[in-house]
Amino acid sequence: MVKKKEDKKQHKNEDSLIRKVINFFKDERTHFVAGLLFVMFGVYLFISFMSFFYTGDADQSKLENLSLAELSSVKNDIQNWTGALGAYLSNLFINQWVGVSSFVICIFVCAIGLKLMKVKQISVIKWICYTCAIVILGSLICGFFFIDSYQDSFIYLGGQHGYYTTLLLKANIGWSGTLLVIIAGVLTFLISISSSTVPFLRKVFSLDIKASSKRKEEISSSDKNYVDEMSPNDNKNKNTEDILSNNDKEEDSYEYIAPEIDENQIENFNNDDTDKFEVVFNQHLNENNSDISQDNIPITEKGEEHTFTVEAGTEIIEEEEYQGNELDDYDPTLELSRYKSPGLDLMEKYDEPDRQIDMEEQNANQKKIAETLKNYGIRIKMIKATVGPTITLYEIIPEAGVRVSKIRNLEDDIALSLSALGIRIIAPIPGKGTIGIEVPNKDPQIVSMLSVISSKKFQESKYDLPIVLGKTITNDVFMFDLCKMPHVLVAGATGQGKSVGLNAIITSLLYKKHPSQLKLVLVDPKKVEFSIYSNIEKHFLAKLPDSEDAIITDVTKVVQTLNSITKEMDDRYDLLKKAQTRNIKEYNAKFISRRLNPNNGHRYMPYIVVIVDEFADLIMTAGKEVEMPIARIAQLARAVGIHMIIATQRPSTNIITGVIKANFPARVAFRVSSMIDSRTILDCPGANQLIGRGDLLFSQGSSLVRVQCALIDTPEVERICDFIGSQQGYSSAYALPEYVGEGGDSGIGEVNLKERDSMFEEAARLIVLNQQGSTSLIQRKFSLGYNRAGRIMDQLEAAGIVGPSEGSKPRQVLVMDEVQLEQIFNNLR
Ligand SMILES: Nc1ncnc2c1ncn2[C@@H]1O[C@H](COP(=O)(O)OP(=O)(O)OP(=O)(O)O)[C@@H](O)[C@H]1O
Repeated sequence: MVKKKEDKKQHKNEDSLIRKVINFFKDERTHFVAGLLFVMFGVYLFISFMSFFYTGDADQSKLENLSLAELSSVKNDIQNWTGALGAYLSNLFINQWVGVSSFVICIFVCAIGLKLMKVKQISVIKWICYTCAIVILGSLICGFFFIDSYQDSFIYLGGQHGYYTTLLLKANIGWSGTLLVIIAGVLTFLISISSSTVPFLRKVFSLDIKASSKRKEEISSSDKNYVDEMSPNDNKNKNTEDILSNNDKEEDSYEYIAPEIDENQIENFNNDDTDKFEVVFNQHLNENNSDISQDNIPITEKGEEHTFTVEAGTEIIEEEEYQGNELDDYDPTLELSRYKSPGLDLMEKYDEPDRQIDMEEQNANQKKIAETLKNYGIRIKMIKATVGPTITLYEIIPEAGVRVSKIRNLEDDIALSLSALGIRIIAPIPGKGTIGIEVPNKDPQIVSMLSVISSKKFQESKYDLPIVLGKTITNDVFMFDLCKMPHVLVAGATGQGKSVGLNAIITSLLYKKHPSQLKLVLVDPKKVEFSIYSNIEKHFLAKLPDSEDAIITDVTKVVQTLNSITKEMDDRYDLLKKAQTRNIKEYNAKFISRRLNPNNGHRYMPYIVVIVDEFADLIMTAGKEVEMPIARIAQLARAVGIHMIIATQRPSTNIITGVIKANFPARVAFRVSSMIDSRTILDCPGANQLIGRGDLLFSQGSSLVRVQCALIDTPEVERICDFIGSQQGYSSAYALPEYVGEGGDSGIGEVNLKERDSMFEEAARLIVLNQQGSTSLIQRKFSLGYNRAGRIMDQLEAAGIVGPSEGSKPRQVLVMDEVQLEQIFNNLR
């Protein structure tokens, strides 16, 4: 017994020792120190190699004649600047191995060090391959060209490798063969490192290089007058190559060829009609691309060739303008690379998976259903039960000649005979040829969030925004992709599970997404529902730059936030257009592969999910002011990765208006109090017959699924948020752009500088002193509300102290010092 205990203790100690060792090697500081050592060693090697050129001659005989002990002694008389070790290593690398190309090894060692220190991101495999290639080729080239110097020099420029490989090749394929092998090797290497090698070589092999460079010269000399002088007909005769070579010089392809678009086309562009513009742009490009053969243009479904043409054009331009080829793919998660998704242990286990089906209840229900139907003269051929977590579905096949509507009308009678609430008849079940009767179980089972999150279906899902809601009647995990919905309307009377449902939605996203990929905007007029999410602000929440709290509870802030999101949406569309991509997925893929230049305003776009609780309350207080931005977002935001989930207790028609309904095709209905409410939310009855406590109907288009929502309690959500919040986050929440109202710019003209705010001068001094035109600075320093600080900022702009609003960035301060400021004050007084 004692021995067993001791054994166990020893095992534990060993385990913890192994863990400590593993942790040591995983520690960032260990990596940094190792990196530093690598860099030092690389520099050391470099110095020793350099020294070898000057001291190698003198050291060579000592290296050959002295023993190891003599070499390492104090009086070794070694000349190399890096001592005996340096002399040994330089002799080994340069003379014995690969010659002067050993210098590349120093660079490689330093690069590895910098990677370990996280100073530079490199692909180790790429670097190993390139270093090996350069070293081998370099050694061979030096061996080949300097073979004669091997006799009378102490230094072998190609090393022994270069020397013997050259001799071997020469003996087998002769001088010319060896030279060809070297040329082939160099070209293969150049092709592998740069995509422009192949087109260049093609030109060389077609002996076109002269002609092409001559053409380039012609173009550049006439560059200035090109647009003016070119007639559309001339244009048609220009070939693709001309256009692309021009684009090499231009940063943006539109700018170069836009002047050639005719007046109608320009009108379309000004109207901001992206599609039309694309077509126009592409037609234009096609006109020029008369050289492109039909084989190169894949025909799209509708036979439209434009999308391809534009994208092809841009890809070349972007690659040319942004030389990201050498770099690794951009990794959005890098900043929080140590972020860990919450674990399953943070959730409770409510359900009992091994629970037996109550056969007595099942048999009794089947009998009662059959009897009730028989009493009304309906005979059935077959009855089958599917037992779900809270509901059992009885499927019946009536005998021939029975009207389906007759069974449908018996809903209340069956409910009476079963003495059960929440009976729903689906007659017929679409696609099954049976009639379904849903009957609540006497002892409903709880579906825990743990069971659905841990399910294989969720864990392995490849959805962009996977949301797992609960389990269907057949005990299948029910999940959907928010990206495809693309917006969801949630309704249900109070106490029926709406808040739990919203928590389940948010939790699903938190379990699957990295903070860099998802941002939540939480609107909570009740002030208590979403407050638990406040500690994930720096990871997953987005907010207005001036607001203190990321969870929006104030109605005026809601309006500003929604408008700001519409601005973000417009900004994103502009970027998409600039990148010639159609949606966020394509855009991000392009950005990740470094084909979009961040210096041109491009950025990685996280998905933004806006969740609005108590939508009815908002509509009552702010009416059209919230309805309009919500409708705009709902109509347009899908492609730019902005999705909305709005929830309401009161699904009446004045709250869920036609505009809202039309743009929220996916609906989640918890139990509602009347059939009218059910019709408002689902366009059909059913939600009024649910049994509450998370029983819901999910509708999308024509399909309606009954789902038992998974239960996630507040302490579980708290644990998950604490877990996320305790990890390193961004320095602040994701900043939404500052929104300037409709009359934003013109509004400044209306500012009356005679009625300046009493804080005007102090605010101006603060701004000039800090050289930072930020409304939040005024708010913070003088403890003012947002509106007043905003008004002061408008007055400062009207007085010429700050520049116009620049979205989320602070305004430019136009006054440099207090002297200048005093002059402005004097003029105003
Ligand atoms: N999926 C579920 N499984 C089991 N019980 C549930 C489920 N959802 C909700 N409940 C029960 O119903 C209660 C009320 O749920 P919830 O707070 O989500 O209602 P609500 O519709 O948000 O109400 P309100 O609108 O007043 O906030 C919960 O405390 C819980 O006991």
